[in-house]
Amino acid sequence: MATSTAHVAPSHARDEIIFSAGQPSHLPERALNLLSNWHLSASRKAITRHYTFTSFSKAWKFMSAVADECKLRQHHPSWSNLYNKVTIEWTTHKPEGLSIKDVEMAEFCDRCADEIGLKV
Ligand SMILES: C[C@H](O)[C@H](O)[C@H]1CNC2=NC(N)=NC(=O)C2=N1
Repeated sequence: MATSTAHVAPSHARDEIIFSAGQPSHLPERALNLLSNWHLSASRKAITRHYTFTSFSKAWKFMSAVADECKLRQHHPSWSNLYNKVTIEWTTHKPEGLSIKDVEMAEFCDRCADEIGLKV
């Protein structure tokens, strides 16, 4: 029928991630896997997660491990810490959007948090 294309989601569908230019083809699937723990920001260009540890010491250990990886990867989060809680946001500024580096860093954060141990 004439309106059949209306059923096809436009590339700016509300719930779609906006990726940085020139990303590998497997990135969307890998990024979607993160969305059980991470939230897509309102801009749809960033992912955010809150971690709650059992102490400030563990939160700081986590941030220190992530900071070392940031230095290696030359990729940096927007983040905040309050006592035992850490909030992290990953996005890429140039080219703007979510990139493989954001996804790799988010996966790294999840592995670190698992090793350190989150509050249950
Ligand atoms: C030159 C240097 O690699 C760039 O400025 C990096 C630094 N860290 C960065 N971090 C993040 N999250 N996004 C970027 O686009 C970015 N750019």
